[in-house]
Amino acid sequence: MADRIDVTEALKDLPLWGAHGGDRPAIVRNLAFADFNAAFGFMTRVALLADKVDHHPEWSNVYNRVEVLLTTHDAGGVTDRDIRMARFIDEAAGAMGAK
Ligand SMILES: C[C@H](O)[C@H](O)[C@H]1CNC2=NC(N)=NC(=O)C2=N1
Repeated sequence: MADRIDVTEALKDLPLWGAHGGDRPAIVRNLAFADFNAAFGFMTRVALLADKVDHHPEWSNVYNRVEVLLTTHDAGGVTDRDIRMARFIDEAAGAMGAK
């Protein structure tokens, strides 16, 4: 099992992410795209990697907006797996022209 890492520390390198204020440690990012097509294109890119690495975002989509939450279930908090996924999400978001 991956080790939990300190969320505040991890967020220093992820300026577009915030700490989730809910029941378990998690990081969150809200994204906005030009339209639904761009948002879903972004989600498709992320989904393909997520399934490959067996680490899946908890997310929701409304038209051009996507809310993403990352946490590691069996660690009960944030691990390097979430940080790697967050970095990939930032890249994919940039490639799809996230606002
Ligand atoms: C059984 C399966 O490997 C686990 O449930 C995987 C799947 N996807 C996952 N995704 C995320 N974000 N966190 C996990 O801990 C996780 N675990």
